[in-house]
Amino acid sequence: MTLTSEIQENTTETPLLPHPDSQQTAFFFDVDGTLAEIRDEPDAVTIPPEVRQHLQTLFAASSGALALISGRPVEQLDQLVAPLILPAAGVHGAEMRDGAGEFHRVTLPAQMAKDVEQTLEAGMSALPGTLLEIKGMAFALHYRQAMQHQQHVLELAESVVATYPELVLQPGKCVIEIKPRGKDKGVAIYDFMQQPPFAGRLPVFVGDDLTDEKGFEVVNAMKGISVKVGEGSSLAQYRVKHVSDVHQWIKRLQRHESISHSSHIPKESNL
Ligand SMILES: O=P(O)(O)OC[C@H]1O[C@H](O[C@H]2O[C@H](CO)[C@@H](O)[C@H](O)[C@H]2O)[C@H](O)[C@@H](O)[C@@H]1O
Repeated sequence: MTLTSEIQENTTETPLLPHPDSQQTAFFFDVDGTLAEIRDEPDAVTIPPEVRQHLQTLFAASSGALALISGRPVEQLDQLVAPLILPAAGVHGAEMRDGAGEFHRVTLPAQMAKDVEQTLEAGMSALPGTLLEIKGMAFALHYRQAMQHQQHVLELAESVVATYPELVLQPGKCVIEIKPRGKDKGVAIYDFMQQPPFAGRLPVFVGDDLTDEKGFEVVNAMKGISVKVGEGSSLAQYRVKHVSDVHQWIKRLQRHESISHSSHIPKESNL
């Protein structure tokens, strides 16, 4: 396996993103690299308060049809958007808080999870500067601060998935993730689209990384709107350059909703 993307370019640079009607739209947002700037350390990431405020307005305007679709665990997502509690797919869809607030989680057999954890801890501790994130049923092997170990990290992850066919690799930005087979962001968005309040709406998904391509694929198949943030080949129909462009778009969307549907929007916010 190589880390180069084989995704076919499908995206045109589009300065003006569409302005869909929130009552007809299901909004899906990736987090790292889309709502939050990439940082050296996963723990250093934040979503600005005004963006959380705008998400709250859009969530209300869409009658709750707004979800986070992330590689992070749902618990971390809740901290990032606090005090909002949003529908969310975490760990690339291995966790899900659905539209009704019900929580679903894939688990690995306990012994297998322990064995994988021990193998990865031993392997990563031999690669100074790398960081192992343990998410229960998934693992993120970070090398952002130790680029010289990229190939070693990949080989370590490949050795684990070769032993456990229940697990697959998910490359990302300076990270190789190991996650349960059969779960990805496309499946997560598809599942949300089968249930209220998402069902019957036009899906919109904004993301920046390889893991988001599965989401773009599903959204494109549903004739929805897919938006890639940053450079790189993508299946997305639209492209913006920066996280700040996403923030501006959300601001425009919610401002329109505040004016058109002011009676539905909370007047006060705790953000
Ligand atoms: O699906 P996402 O919401 O984009 O989450 C993907 C992974 O994001 C985090 O790692 C990435 O962001 C870090 C902070 O900016 C950065 O330091 C790291 O290099 C990136 O890979 C997070 O730590 C992972 O758990 C997520 O799966």
